[in-house]
Amino acid sequence: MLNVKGILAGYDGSMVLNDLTFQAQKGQIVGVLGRNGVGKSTLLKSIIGLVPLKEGDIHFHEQGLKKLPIDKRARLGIGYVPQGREIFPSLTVEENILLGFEMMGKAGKNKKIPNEVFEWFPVLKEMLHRKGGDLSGGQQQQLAIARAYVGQPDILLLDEPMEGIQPSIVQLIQQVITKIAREKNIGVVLVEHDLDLAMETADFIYVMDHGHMVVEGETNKLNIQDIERHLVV
Ligand SMILES: Nc1ncnc2c1ncn2[C@@H]1O[C@H](COP(=O)(O)OP(=O)(O)OP(=O)(O)O)[C@@H](O)[C@H]1O
Repeated sequence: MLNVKGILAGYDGSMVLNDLTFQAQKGQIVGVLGRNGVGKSTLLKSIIGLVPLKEGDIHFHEQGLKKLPIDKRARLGIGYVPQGREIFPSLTVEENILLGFEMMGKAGKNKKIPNEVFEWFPVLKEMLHRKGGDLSGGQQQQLAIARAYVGQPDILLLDEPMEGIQPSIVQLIQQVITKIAREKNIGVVLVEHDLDLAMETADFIYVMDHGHMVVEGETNKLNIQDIERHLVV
């Protein structure tokens, strides 16, 4: 479904991604590991169109994305939850979630928040009319995932969704990610720097180093030492 092939991308002439190839399928959770600053967020930004490609291409549902602007990529079914969550603090929880429909080009259609969102994240129902800025970090992360989910993506790109969050909420987010993949058949790309969390959650793991993928394979078939040597600072 998502096919990233030989991409070169970065900032102001300094390339962060160098001949990087990567794939993700429907219903699959793909973990992307790598030490701080290796370029994991840049990879997600290049998929959604925030960072332009110098070389290579990205195909989604067989369509080349290289020349497509951000909004058109989202409309094709690419959902994105950035590292800082980027919720709107002065809008209510409900208004924040409803923005997910617009972000994926679903404005004007049926904008009812699906029930599963509140089953997965009961706190969002309790706090529906509170301001986004009143929520804790963990609650804001739930809100950001809910907002991306309501736009009905075929793939959801999550940038470190469990970073700095208390253990009980980490567990909840892991469970919801699994439900999104298994029950809704959505592909999930999970950028994560914590090896244990990535191994627990992902079906397939890629490890980035020197701008490209240096280890890849089904989670249960990987050798931990092969991964760890690319994570030590
Ligand atoms: N807007 C930018 N302009 C210039 N350089 C940038 C920009 N954003 C990121 N970089 C640099 O690109 C490199 C890759 O950054 P990126 O955020 O993609 O890494 P990461 O693996 O996601 O890191 P972390 O785990 O710390 O989030 C880093 O050296 C970073 O300093």
